[in-house]
Amino acid sequence: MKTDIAKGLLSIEAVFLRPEEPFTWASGIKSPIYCDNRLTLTAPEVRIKVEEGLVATIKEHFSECEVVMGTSTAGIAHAAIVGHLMNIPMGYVRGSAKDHGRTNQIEGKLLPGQKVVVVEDLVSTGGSAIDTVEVLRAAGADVLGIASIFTYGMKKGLDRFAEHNVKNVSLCDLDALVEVAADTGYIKASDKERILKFRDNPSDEGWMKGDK
Ligand SMILES: O=P(O)(O)OC[C@H]1O[C@H](OP(=O)(O)OP(=O)(O)O)[C@H](O)[C@@H]1O
Ligand SMILES: O=C(O)c1cc(=O)[nH]c(=O)[nH]1
Repeated sequence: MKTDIAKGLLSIEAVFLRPEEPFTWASGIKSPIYCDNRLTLTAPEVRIKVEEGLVATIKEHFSECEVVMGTSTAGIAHAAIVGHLMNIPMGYVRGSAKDHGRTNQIEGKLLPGQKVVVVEDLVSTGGSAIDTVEVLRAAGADVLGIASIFTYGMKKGLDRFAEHNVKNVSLCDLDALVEVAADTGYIKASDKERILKFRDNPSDEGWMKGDK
């Protein structure tokens, strides 16, 4: 599964390397790599693998799931497709409550005690996924866990999931991605080491100069 999803992401050039002009992530981290899973939405041949992978993950790891809830914004479309494939309710959680209309943060119907799986496109530090989980818990949901397309496997994210007592299962991770990327010539072998060192110690920006 991991290798297959990694091949799919690379085939649609969803992975960007830019050590000379680092990307700024949602968490503020400066990164030499950006994985744009939003591009899977416009690539049906990869999208079907992703959505079927998410469905299989939910059935295997969160078999009691009654509702899927997407993270804003990139998780929403995936949650919608997964909800459709599983024929179960789907909704989404805004980054903050609306300041007009019904002032909702959670969109779609959610009943207290319902068993929910959060659908996230990508996990870096886990902040977005955990915020979503906590909003749902505060509304009385029984959050079974998170199904995500990709995780960097950063220590910060893993620690946070443990602190918040939430299980995340990802279809693909950085280790699988850089392995396939190096094997296929998408990246150089030296970039593989650089990216993994960045992941293991993102605050050390030595990777920018390629000297780590
Ligand atoms: O694990 P984290 O450190 O929270 O980072 C991952 C989050 O960052 C991105 O969202 P972003 O807000 O950049 O964009 P989006 O509106 O497309 O979801 C991504 O879609 C994840 O939700
Ligand atoms: O952390 C992020 O903001 C982030 C990283 C990444 O590789 N891709 C993405 O969509 N967001």
